[in-house]
Amino acid sequence: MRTNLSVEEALSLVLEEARGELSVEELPLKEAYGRVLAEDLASEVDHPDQDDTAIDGYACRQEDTRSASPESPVRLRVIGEAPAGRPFPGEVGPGEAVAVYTGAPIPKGADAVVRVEDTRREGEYVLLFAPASPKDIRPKGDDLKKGEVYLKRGDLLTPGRLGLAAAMGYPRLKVFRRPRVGILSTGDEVVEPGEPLPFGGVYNSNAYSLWGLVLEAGGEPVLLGKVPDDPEAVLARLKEAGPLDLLLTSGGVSMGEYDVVRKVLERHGEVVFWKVRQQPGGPLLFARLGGLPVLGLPGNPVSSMVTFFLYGRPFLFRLLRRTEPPYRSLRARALTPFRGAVDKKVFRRGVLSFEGELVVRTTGNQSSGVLRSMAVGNALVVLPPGQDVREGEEVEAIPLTFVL
Ligand SMILES: Nc1nc2c(c(=O)[nH]1)N[C@H]1C(S)=C(S)[C@@H](COP(=O)(O)OP(=O)(O)OC[C@H]3O[C@@H](n4cnc5c(N)ncnc54)[C@H](O)[C@@H]3O)O[C@H]1N2
Ligand code: MOO
Ligand SMILES: [Mg+2]
Repeated sequence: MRTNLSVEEALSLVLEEARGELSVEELPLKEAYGRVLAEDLASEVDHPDQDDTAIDGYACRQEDTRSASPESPVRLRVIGEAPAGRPFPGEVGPGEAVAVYTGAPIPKGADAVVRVEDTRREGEYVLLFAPASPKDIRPKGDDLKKGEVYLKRGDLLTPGRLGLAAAMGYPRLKVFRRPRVGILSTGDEVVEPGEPLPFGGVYNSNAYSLWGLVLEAGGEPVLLGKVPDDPEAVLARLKEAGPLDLLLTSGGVSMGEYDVVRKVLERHGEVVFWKVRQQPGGPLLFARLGGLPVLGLPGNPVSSMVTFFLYGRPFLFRLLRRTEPPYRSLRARALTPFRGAVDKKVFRRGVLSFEGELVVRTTGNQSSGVLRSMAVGNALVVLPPGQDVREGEEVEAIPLTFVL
């Protein structure tokens, strides 16, 4: 077992275990929203499939209209119309125009369009007060070219990408199965919300903050309930759990006599590492139990969230072959001081906003037991070992909310 690792060493050991191949399922577009593509998608069509107009107006021959102005309009004969989806069957000759509507194919013979606002219709004629121009013609394939790959395996299906898949002609998409992530809460004192809280009890918040984090990371959370600080109970519950791709436990990984998760995993599994030089989350444990990777998250509510975000989320991204990184670092100006630690990488909670530049302020009390900091905060402020940040200095901030 390795111990006292740096954050980077710990992360690379966790990622090494994300070797599994997730099976693939095919879903209708609506159900594929928020899932991860399992195949590259090449467009089945050109879009537009021919040159079309980007404006409502009149298609005509540019050379007929060059002299058009409000003072001396040009008069053209309107020989027909082309609404979107209904091409004009004929050809536009000299002195002629076709009324076209946004999205309609440019009629044969025409090479320019004038917007309807710059015209006046007079029976079968139209007066142009401005020259027609080719700039409002969208060339064939302007958006999509048939055969070109626009979405890649590992792309998260965001609203724009779901629409793009539809635009490319796909009614169903192959996506990766969501990895199943077990969440086991441990602790004699832990009580489910809704039950009366005994003296010294604490409501099980970890299960629910992890539930949300797992969903956001593309996993399928599986609540395994809570067990007392008893090795037999922990083992029994794990045996009952169905197939999982990752197990999260919360609590019981520190130095205490009742910190049983560590003991169970040492005895029945294989501990890869225990303790990382970071705060919060220092007692993080990573193990294998049978073939199952287990992240033993420290019980403090902030610690369990931060360690899932820093290690569990990247693990799931790797399994899902995600094309985007699990999180991104930004630089922001600190508007409050942030305190680091001599020998640890510290992750403070901050509120990141844009006030002419990116700025970040502390959420206040930074104790690992203060879950409010994760509810108010939208970023982790990263302080390398030995670094404090004074007001006005630049600092690394990782948004906790989703950034593509
Ligand atoms: N002597 C030392 N004591 C502690 C150390 C240390 O290095 N030496 N590390 C501290 C740090 S840092 C952390 S973090 C915690 C980690 O504790 P455990 O993982 O062993 O967790 P527990 O002892 O079971 O609980 C800690 C704390 O979290 C509350 N908790 C637990 N589960 C939940 C839950 N599901 N929902 C809400 N809150 C939960 C629990 O009541 C405790 O208050 O250890 C320090 N100690
Ligand atoms: O690391 Mo503990 O996670 O500070 O509270
Ligand atoms: Mg403990």
